[in-house]
Amino acid sequence: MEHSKSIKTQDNAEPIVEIENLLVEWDSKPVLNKFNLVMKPGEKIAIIGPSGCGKSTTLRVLAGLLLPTSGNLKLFGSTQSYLRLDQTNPPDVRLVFQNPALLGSLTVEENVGFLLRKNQSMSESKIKEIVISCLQEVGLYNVSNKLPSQLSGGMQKRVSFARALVKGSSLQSSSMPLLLFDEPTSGLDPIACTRIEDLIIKTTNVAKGCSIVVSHVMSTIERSAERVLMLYGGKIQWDGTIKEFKESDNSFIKQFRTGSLQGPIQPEII
Ligand SMILES: Nc1ncnc2c1ncn2[C@@H]1O[C@H](COP(=O)(O)OP(=O)(O)OP(=O)(O)O)[C@@H](O)[C@H]1O
Repeated sequence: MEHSKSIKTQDNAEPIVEIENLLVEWDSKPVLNKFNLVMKPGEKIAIIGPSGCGKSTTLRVLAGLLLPTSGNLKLFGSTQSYLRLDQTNPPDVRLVFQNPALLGSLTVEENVGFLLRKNQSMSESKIKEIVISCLQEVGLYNVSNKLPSQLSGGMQKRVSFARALVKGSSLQSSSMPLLLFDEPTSGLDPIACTRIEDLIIKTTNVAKGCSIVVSHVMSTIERSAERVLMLYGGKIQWDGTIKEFKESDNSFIKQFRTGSLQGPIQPEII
């Protein structure tokens, strides 16, 4: 297995993510099995793998939306045993969904400021100021009072990025949040893809975060990640730098890059 070494990665620092022997089952069938991962502060990771291999499941576990069947998960050094909603001092992990998942009855401003209003005793004017600056960071102006349904799909995506820039005070204070992007560019035209990739890079930099992007889109993988993980058969089959990914002769990586039907990745026989 090849191992990534990013220049900006803080090799000796405490890992942001430590996953040991994780098992996640759906209907008694393992989706993740003996899954291990260490992510250092500053890393930008892409998780790739065929449809149904468990990429979104991995993000859901990291986001605290799903508890594993067994195994150990540590985020920012704290063992995770509860769903995020049940945690009094949750870790700073921010998920940008494939679909923006905005609350339809709330305005853009209320959607982006949701965590601030829920968790903090902050003045309304301060909340509005933070929300407007986050919206401006992602190129949205004069949309605060609109409902999500009044925006285009692309604008709704931008709102979900602005939401990832807001930090709730109930989140464990960490100087480096973990941002999770689930198939952010799937189904977009190449130009819209470039815009969203720019946003992934910008959002991660503005939040001073590290990131995990799940994607099948080659430009998104190449632009947003420095380390690539290939997930298949419930575990990480390959782990390397983006440069190694582009050149590797590994059978999983070669098959993924070329889209060949020949190779170790085959349809599941039920
Ligand atoms: N709520 C659920 N109930 C039962 N099975 C589920 C559920 N969610 C996911 N699964 C199963 O877990 C497996 C992994 O799903 P997951 O969504 O993590 O895959 P993925 O790699 O993200 O796929 P894709 O690239 O198609 O989005 C699939 O076989 C899926 O059917």
